Amino acid sequence: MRAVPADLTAALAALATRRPLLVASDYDGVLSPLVGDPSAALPSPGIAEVLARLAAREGVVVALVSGRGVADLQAVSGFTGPYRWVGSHGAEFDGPLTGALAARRDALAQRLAPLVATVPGARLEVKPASVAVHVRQVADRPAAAALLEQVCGQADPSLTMKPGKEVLELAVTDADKGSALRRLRDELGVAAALYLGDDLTDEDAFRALPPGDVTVKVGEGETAARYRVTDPAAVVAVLDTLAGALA
Ligand SMILES: O=P(O)(O)OC[C@H]1O[C@H](O[C@H]2O[C@H](CO)[C@@H](O)[C@H](O)[C@H]2O)[C@H](O)[C@@H](O)[C@@H]1O
Repeated sequence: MRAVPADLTAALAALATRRPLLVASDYDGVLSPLVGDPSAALPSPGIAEVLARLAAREGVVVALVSGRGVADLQAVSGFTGPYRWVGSHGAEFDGPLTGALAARRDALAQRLAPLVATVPGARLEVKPASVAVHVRQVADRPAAAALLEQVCGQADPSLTMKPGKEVLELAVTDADKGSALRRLRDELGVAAALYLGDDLTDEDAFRALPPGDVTVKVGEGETAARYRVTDPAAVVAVLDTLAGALA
């Protein structure tokens, strides 16, 4: 298993003394390595086990906070623990959204589908509260950039744009992971929280958490997180270190 940086190990040890404790994480790029096909994004080896160990500790709540819809996250991860599920970048709590926003989302998907179909490798994903345009598998990189620019140009101002890794999402709600983390913290009345994320949408969560919490950026790029690890393989070690400290 990877070594965890010394400063982060110390922060995790301090976190382990606090209860109730929220252990929250993004999924893609953190608990699962990024892959070309979103439906093939399996958890890293050892992740399911360490999440289960953490959730079994007295006073610890594990939350999965993803840009995916909750149903999609549950299906792709295969996780079945007693977790809190937050999907659609904070728009869905524990279950699917009601149908109120679906008509807007479907109209948007219908409008974007012909445009996305003109770029080989591009993929349109219709999600509970958004439509995502994926370009990871577009070999012609200038065409990928041009497509995302055109999608931006077509978006009306009431939509929330969520750029991510090789993806641009247009959301029909303004929820974000920061508001989701604040809501979880309040509902659970936690003393402290850990949050791990890798993408731009995770920055909202990093910024929302108070200084005593532990925020961990996975991978490169500017961040508001206080700690950093290199990749999803290192995340297993971080969670294992916390589980060890809690034991
Ligand atoms: O908030 P997350 O749990 O990180 O979800 C963010 C998006 O993840 C998925 O897309 C990303 O992962 C794919 C699989 O590794 C990859 O192909 C894609 O390029 C990445 O952007 C998911 O498909 C999106 O719906 C999520 O919003």
